[in-house]
Amino acid sequence: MRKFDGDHLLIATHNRGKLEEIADLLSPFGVKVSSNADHGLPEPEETETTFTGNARIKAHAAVKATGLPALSDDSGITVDGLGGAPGVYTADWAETPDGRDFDMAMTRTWSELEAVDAPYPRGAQFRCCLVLAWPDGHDEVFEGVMPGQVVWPMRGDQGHGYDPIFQPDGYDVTFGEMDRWEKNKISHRADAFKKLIEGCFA
Ligand SMILES: O=c1nc[nH]c2c1ncn2[C@H]1C[C@H](O)[C@@H](COP(=O)(O)OP(=O)(O)OP(=O)(O)O)O1
Ligand SMILES: [Mg+2]
Repeated sequence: MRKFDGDHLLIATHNRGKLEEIADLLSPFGVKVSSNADHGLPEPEETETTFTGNARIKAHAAVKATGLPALSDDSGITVDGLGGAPGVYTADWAETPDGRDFDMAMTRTWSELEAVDAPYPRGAQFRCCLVLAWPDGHDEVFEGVMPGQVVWPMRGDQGHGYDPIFQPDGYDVTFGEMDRWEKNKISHRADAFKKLIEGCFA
């Protein structure tokens, strides 16, 4: 496992919600961060069929474009009653000609569960794969998961993406009803981050 000994890390994401969470999670380690937006980087096509594959694409594209070490995050929700969908296609379910519409994506998720008459609780997992990549091509991969259930109607206006329909196990609130610090203690991203910190920053 290679340690990170730089003072600057590029967070290779175009998602502001993720970027804020990652910046908070990294804040104790005194690392300066910038994001794809700061470097004017295009959003690479995510052509792989696994979270790890897509996270690798994003991290290595950012490293190649800037020469900086980069950390990417590929994540999504796997819903038991839908055979693991939307999974790596979680963002695609929100895609419209005018940008991403997560109300539409959450509505589709619930409608498809209704269509198959999925039993309750409607189990699901948020999953996160982090890839830390260096300019010489080396990378390290870390995975995290948060089990829970899909609920309806949507609840809460905090967080981002599918947060309003995901209730983590052991809680009676959705991610959308948690403040960012609370979510950052237990989320799939926090789980992957613990491993990243132990592996590369400790
Ligand atoms: O904590 C989360 N709370 C709610 N929703 C979440 C979360 N984490 C991922 N998600 C959803 C949003 C997005 O629809 C998809 C990830 O897709 P994914 O390609 O990894 O991210 P993205 O396209 O938004 O940004 P980018 O690729 O530039 O990092 O899963
Ligand atoms: Mg993406």
